[in-house]
Amino acid sequence: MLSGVAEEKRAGRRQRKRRLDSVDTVAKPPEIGQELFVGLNSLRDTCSSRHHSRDFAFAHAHYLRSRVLAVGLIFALLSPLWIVVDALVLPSSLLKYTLAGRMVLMLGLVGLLLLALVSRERIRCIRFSAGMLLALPAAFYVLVLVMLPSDELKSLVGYGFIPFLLVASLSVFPFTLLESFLAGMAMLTLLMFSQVMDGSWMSGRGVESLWLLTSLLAVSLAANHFQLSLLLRLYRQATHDSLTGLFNRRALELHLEKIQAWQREIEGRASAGKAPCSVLMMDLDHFKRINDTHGHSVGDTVLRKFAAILLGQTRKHDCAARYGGEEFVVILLGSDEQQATEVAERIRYAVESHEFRNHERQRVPVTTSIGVTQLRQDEPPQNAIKRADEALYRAKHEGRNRIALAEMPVVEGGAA
Ligand SMILES: Nc1nc2c(ncn2[C@@H]2O[C@H](COP(=O)(O)OP(=O)(O)OP(=O)(O)O)[C@@H](O)[C@H]2O)c(=O)[nH]1
Repeated sequence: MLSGVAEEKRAGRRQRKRRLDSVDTVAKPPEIGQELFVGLNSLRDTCSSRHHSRDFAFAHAHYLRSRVLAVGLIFALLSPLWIVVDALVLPSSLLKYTLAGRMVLMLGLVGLLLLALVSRERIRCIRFSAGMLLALPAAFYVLVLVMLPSDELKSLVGYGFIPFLLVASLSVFPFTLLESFLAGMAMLTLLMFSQVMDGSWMSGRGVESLWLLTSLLAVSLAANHFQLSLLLRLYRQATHDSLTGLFNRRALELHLEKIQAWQREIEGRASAGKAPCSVLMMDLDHFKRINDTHGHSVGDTVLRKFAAILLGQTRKHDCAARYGGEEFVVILLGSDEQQATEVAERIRYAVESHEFRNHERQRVPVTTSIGVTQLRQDEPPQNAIKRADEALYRAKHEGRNRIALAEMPVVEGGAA
């Protein structure tokens, strides 16, 4: 009997996953970063962006863009000033080479600044402009090295610092360690190339320069690690509830808006039902009594365990949030009313049957009431929350430890 129920549950899960997969082919549903629950400070999260949620990727790109604009502006302003320094220091025979290169560099920098300005939500463009911001001065240096007659290279005062300047600039950006490492390797190659060109390759001075650049790269990598882990922590603090680790109310509301945008993208305004989304609003029954009888710390433990149950009963695409106090909201992406009621019943049962304990290891009976509704793509998300809350109120009124379905409003054209 038990295995039959388990098999039924597995089949249900497979079916829901298939529903999601079929809408996935049109556009990816908004995902909320459950993976950030673990190892915020770990190297895994700063090494590469593979484990970052899409939501964090946007926050990260936004931050990266502000750095690209600031550093791009500094480079674009310093570049013409360097022409003055060149005019004072370099022999006039060399000026024509550096001047032409500088013009190209300045044009490139202005182009990059414009690209970063218009790339508000385009993560790839922002990353591309960040990479090009480092690649352009490097390319300028290569160009000067290649174009200049080799006997004149020694007259290039300060140009040899370009790879060092670029490696130091890496620390300004919230790059992942992998990105910075690759950029650092490119700069090391550039330094070796310049040494081959000016004849200092494998000389004492050359080896010392390589060692210095490697050390600078190590410092920049450390700066990247701390910067990115701080960013991850700030993101988490702004979007998560500190007691339960679930998403907070603000993150939930933003997520609901994203879901609606996604629903509109894949459904079009006219059709309905291809990408259903259910909202469950739940509240622990007589929670004040638990606090008053067993103490606040037991109340906190109950809240944490309840959050763990919610995560255990939902999937990666779903979102569980603490709405406030002992009120929680779960968003079930791709689930219609019937599936949402099944999930709600599963949660209700899991809470009722879980053995919550107080400090004396005595059992603390805990139950939850749940209101269920559907999120419509053409309504303010707050309306769906309000409907779920009204249904929850009804569930409480009807005796608690139960589920109540909200009445869907009648929409124009007569369909609910
Ligand atoms: N331990 C703990 N208690 C909290 C927290 N946030 C809110 N509460 C308590 O949750 C209780 C909510 O009580 P009520 O709103 O009266 O609701 P209730 O006792 O659950 O009764 P019903 O909802 O009607 O079943 C209050 O006593 C709050 O102090 C928290 O973070 N930790």
